[in-house]
Amino acid sequence: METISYSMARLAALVPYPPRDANKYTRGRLVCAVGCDRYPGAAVLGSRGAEVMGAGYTQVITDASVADHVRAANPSVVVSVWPDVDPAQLPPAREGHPCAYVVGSGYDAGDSMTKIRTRLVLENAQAPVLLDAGSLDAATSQKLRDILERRAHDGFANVFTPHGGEAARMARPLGIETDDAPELARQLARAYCGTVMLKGPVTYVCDGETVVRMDEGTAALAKAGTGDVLAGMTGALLAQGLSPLDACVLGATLHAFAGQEAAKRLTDICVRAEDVIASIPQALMRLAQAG
Ligand SMILES: NC(=O)C1=CN([C@@H]2O[C@H](COP(=O)(O)OP(=O)(O)OC[C@H]3O[C@@H](n4cnc5c(N)ncnc54)[C@H](O)[C@@H]3O)[C@@H](O)[C@H]2O)[C@@H](O)CC1
Ligand SMILES: Nc1ncnc2c1ncn2[C@@H]1O[C@H](COP(=O)(O)OP(=O)(O)O)[C@@H](O)[C@H]1O
Repeated sequence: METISYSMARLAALVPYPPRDANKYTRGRLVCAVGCDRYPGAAVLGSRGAEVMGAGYTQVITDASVADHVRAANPSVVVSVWPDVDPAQLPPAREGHPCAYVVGSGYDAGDSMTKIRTRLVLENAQAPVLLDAGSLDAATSQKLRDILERRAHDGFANVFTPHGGEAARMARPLGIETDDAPELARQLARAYCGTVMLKGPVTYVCDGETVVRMDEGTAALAKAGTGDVLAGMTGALLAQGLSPLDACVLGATLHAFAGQEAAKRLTDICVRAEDVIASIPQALMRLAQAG
């Protein structure tokens, strides 16, 4: 399977530095439908990763029990609680006011609310939607695959960020059997009508045609919560108007650089997901120098 890689110059040119007249809405709004009683930390990590990655306005929709954790950890994030959210009022992406959604980080695949909330976001968000964690399992149902197909037809991007286990669970019900990671990314992207970022020691991103290989990762990233951070970072880049392929490749590369920069200070042993977020500025500076 033929793959390409983005040059450092190409990646550096994609970084959405804000223009002089930017305001928080023109910079892009990211709505994160994330976190549940069992996994409140995913909501904190994803929303913080999104803010540091440049989203102008980061919103979290979550369970009441999670909301206070997010408010306490990230006071700049705007938090709503599920029963108070009117799906018809979910903000759309508009000319000059870009917007994107992340759904599923910190969702439990076995929880009946996961499918309901994933469907609610996909049906109502007139904007790119990134599906992560529990929402990837939900996406295997025929009903949700129909919605994904309709969204793609209507011009709304679907983005999927599975690790190897989640990719296998997405592949199985569709009879996709390949063990070749870039080919798996390509087949999943086609079957689910979107762009797939297949995460691992090497990460592959495919929009159904082009397969991009990203091998800047470090084993320091192999720790709980780093995927939640990556979903927030990539969602923030989608919210700032990058195409799905570009947002995934830039997000994965900056996440990998941030892991490397954190490991320089802390060693491969000690890096936590929080440290990856704290190292995003160094990752940006490194990319600016390399590009
Ligand atoms: N602090 C938090 O709140 C955290 C919440 N998290 C959330 O926890 C939920 C469950 O996520 P998990 O990834 O643990 O659940 P999964 O149910 O996807 O992982 C469990 C199984 O999948 C397989 N698997 C996991 N990672 C794999 C990999 N990289 N390659 C191949 N196979 C793999 C393994 O067989 C594993 O036993 C998600 O909603 C996630 O967002 C995690 O991100 C950890 C941190
Ligand atoms: N050995 C490794 N080398 C490089 N990157 C890794 C390695 N292991 C995991 N990663 C990266 O760490 C992140 C883990 O994501 P994920 O498994 O979804 O974590 P979580 O669900 O706990 O947040 C992914 O970006 C993945 O590419």
